[in-house]
Amino acid sequence: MSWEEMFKGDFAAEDVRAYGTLVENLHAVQNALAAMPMDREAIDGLAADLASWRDRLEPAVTDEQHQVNGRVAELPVRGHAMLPELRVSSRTKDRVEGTVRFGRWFMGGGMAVHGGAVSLLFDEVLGILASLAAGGITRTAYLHTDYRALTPIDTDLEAVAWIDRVEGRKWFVRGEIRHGDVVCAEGEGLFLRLLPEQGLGRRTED
Ligand SMILES: CCCCCCCCCC(=O)SCCNC(=O)CCNC(=O)[C@H](O)C(C)(C)COP(=O)(O)OP(=O)(O)OC[C@H]1O[C@@H](n2cnc3c(N)ncnc32)[C@H](O)[C@@H]1OP(=O)(O)O
Repeated sequence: MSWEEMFKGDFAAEDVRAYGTLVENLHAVQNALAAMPMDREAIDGLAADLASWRDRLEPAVTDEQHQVNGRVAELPVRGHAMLPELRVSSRTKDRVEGTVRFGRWFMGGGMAVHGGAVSLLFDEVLGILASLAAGGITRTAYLHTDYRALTPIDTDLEAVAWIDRVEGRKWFVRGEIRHGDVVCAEGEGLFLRLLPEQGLGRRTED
């Protein structure tokens, strides 16, 4: 069973659109918040508003099989609000291509994307390909990122991933994030196709 089959929700088209709008608005808020100046009145007002959101959401918390976040196959990155919005334009078992735009929320410094966010994007795009190519649940064993040039925020970037080689259930996947002709970052990951008896991967004891 693939990640998508395991976690896909079965939501009505209208609900999918509504959730997409919610995530879009959330990202717009995050980007604007990350760019706000010191404004005590705004901060106090926003803190109170967010506390009311928390009071509204916390009583309804549900388990992973029933949450919406990350289970909406029809939305970019399955509607996973924590991820940068990768828009996949083509995907085969050999290659995944798409565009991504990191907002101000993901800035590290110097109007460039935080290095961890670049790795986050690689885990997603390489992971999509590994899962597709392996035809089952894969887990990242390692992920290596080379930062070649600052990755700019607020502009469309190209993200690509391809299979480097396969050894048994080990899938070595490579990728790039490009701004025009410039390679901003290169990623290389090892993804292990899980065995049925492994469930969803190795866990620590509670
Ligand atoms: C469509 C939806 C797409 C969704 C995309 C989302 C992608 C997101 C993916 C993730 O982020 S997953 C979260 C991050 N990863 C984890 O938390 C994984 C935690 N680790 C584990 O669960 C296990 O360590 C792991 C499944 C990765 C491997 O455990 P196994 O018991 O299956 O493998 P084992 O340790 O027996 O090693 C098998 C082979 O892999 C090799 N190997 C394992 N880990 C390695 C490593 N880190 N580096 C190099 N080689 C490694 C190991 O040497 C060995 O090589 P050989 O077969 O040649 O002897």
